[in-house]
Amino acid sequence: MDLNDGRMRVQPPAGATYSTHNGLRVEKVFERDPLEVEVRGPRGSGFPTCPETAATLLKLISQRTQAWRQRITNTVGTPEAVYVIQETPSDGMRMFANKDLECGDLIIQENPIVLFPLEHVLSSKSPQRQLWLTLQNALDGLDEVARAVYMELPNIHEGDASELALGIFMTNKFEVYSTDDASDHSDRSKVSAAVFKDIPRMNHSCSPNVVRYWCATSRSMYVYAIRPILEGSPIVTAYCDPFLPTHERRDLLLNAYGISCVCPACTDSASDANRARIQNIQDNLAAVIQWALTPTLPDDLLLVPSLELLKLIEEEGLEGTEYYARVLKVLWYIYFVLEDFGAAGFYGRMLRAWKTANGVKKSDAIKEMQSDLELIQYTVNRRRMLTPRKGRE
Ligand SMILES: C[S@@+](CC[C@H](N)C(=O)[O-])C[C@H]1O[C@@H](n2cnc3c(N)ncnc32)[C@H](O)[C@@H]1O
Repeated sequence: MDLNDGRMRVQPPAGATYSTHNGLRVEKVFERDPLEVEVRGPRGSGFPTCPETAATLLKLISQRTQAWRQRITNTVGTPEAVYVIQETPSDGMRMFANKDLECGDLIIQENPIVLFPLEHVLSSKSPQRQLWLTLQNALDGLDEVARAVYMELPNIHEGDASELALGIFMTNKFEVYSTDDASDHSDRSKVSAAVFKDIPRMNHSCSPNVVRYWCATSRSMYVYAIRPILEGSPIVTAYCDPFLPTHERRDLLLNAYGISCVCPACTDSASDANRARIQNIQDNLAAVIQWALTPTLPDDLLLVPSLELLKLIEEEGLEGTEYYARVLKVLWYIYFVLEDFGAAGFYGRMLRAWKTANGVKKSDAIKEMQSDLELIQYTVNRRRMLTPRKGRE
């Protein structure tokens, strides 16, 4: 442990016993891993030089009481914090926005408490047993605090106490890739399982307001807002592919998570058809270029259907999908060609925010958009040459 100006880094020593010390309060949480907090003690407590203070804090953590959890919740919910985790009357713990968020805002970057490749599990003759063994092994390597955090995550699977850790795993795990090389991402043997501390507190929605991006190099999950989220609104992610038909999503969510989803997409009978239409949106700028280079075609020929598609995606709450980026790009392009630079800038900024949220590096996003702009500029110039000047004849 290291003590410094009211902040301390806590690494619990194995098997330590702690004395109590009254009147301590956790003021702020600065870092989660390792836990770094600001503690205030009463006058005469010897803080910050008294190691007992840290010991007491560790005791508070290890007690894992509801009060401690609430304390963490409250401290994370300082005015600067992006999210809070709160107990709800009907849905357990949930993550909420602690301030208004815009598309592209980072909500959380978190390293997993547990991370292991699934390769041996998937290739094993008895995958369930192999999973249990691998998980036990991973949990054995955790320190007391991390283990306590893991065991506090919810479990919706039935079973005896020996199956609790496995139930928690099944309820909260995310599948991630063990490599950042996208060409490997169709290879199931490159899939790992990760369990996080705060990220699982996001409930499910088939119209998620965030996108998750896993970086294998830094072993961290990033969660970004993908549309505006008002302060106090739930932060929700998709536990399954939102393009699966409603009945398949319903079965999957019920079996794997015990969720009877009542989100608007699951209750709207038109949603499946809408989603199938969205999935048909192609990444094809050829039609836009052809339109741009045929100035006799109406200005709004592609604009109107593109705006309709954008609205449809927003109504379905699927801004996180690649189809949204495709439509944003087309609109950016069309407005440039029509020389409406205000609207072009608006959709260009949205596209840039979408790229940020989906893990595209800032320098790569700029490069990609610059090369698009060159093509747009070329098209605009050609169109000008093809457009008869007014009053020429
Ligand atoms: C990963 S946890 C999510 C956080 C959880 N609410 C908690 O208390 O920590 C998954 C569990 O949360 C609940 N849950 C998540 N999304 C839900 C939803 N859309 N409707 C109802 N329950 C949901 C289900 O019990 C599910 O098994």
